[in-house]
Amino acid sequence: MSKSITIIRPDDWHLHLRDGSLMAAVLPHTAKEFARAIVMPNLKPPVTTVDAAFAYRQRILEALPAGAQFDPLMVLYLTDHLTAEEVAKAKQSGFVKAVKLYPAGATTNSDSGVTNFDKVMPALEKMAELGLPFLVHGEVTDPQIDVFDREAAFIDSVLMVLQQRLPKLKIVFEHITTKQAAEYVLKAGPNIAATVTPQHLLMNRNALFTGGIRPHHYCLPVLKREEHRRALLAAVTSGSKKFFLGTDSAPHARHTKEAACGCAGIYSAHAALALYAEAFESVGALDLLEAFASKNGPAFYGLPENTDTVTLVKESWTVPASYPFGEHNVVPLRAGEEIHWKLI
Ligand SMILES: NC(=O)N[C@@H](CC(=O)O)C(=O)O
Ligand SMILES: [Zn+2]
Ligand SMILES: [Zn+2]
Repeated sequence: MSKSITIIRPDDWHLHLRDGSLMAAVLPHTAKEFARAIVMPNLKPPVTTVDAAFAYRQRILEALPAGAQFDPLMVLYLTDHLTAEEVAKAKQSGFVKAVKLYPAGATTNSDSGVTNFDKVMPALEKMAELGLPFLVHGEVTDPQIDVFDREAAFIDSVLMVLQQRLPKLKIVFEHITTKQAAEYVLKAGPNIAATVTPQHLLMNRNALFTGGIRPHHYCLPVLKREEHRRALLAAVTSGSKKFFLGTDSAPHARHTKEAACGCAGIYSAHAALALYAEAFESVGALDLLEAFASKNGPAFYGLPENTDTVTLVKESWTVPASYPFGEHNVVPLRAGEEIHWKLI
């Protein structure tokens, strides 16, 4: 009999589902593995109001495969115009679970992001008061700052300032990629947590250039040096409850990545849990996967853990070269390669 591991059904605390036929193409992958997901609001135009989040949530529910049990947790995209009243309405709604910061211009569809924190203080104060988490894409946008240093710079220039101004605000430092971020989160109070993607646990920046330029390994924040990958693995297997699963699965049509100016984002929803299992197994810490995938996230968001389980078996399978993606296709992480864990 092959080796297997059974854990409480996990949730994905950072996911891009896109919309329309693109969403319909990728949603089944996530709904098969996860009970819930924090659905990122960086659509075009972004999801900035509770009403827009409600409508987007309905579209997701309608696109679910028959019989799927999946609860999309919605997020408002923070713009300079978000009011304290809209924050209160979000909390009241029950289905909006967070507000997301995209520093203007930092990543895919972030043009409407925040330009000045003074403008959004009333909204942030209301979030701190109501316990509505603030999710941050933690990179500075100053083009003078080296792209590999933008996350570390964000800690000093934004995160520390935010924490000083709003010590009670719950913050999730999304998709952390550096030892500086891991250390910051470990040392901070209980209201600061972080998500970690499979790619940042499995690859370092060499993967961007293996034998030539690899657009399907390009995401933001960009992959870092090996020492950072190791620090992230150490953090997620440290026993700390501050780190939880967030794939940042971010599908882009193949032709928009294999281009002169390719989009940032890695698609991992087809094999998310198997990829995390591989990372945890690589350091002999499979027993810690359940807390990271299924317990720490709900605890931080104040939600119950899921009541059913999933099982992964040690069984190799070959990832398809691509998956359909609306009228296009998307190249998944490990396309054409073997993965050694499989969700049954
Ligand atoms: N991670 C990425 O590289 N891309 C994400 C946006 C994001 O999470 O920053 C996307 O929406 O494509
Ligand atoms: Zn991001
Ligand atoms: Zn993302």
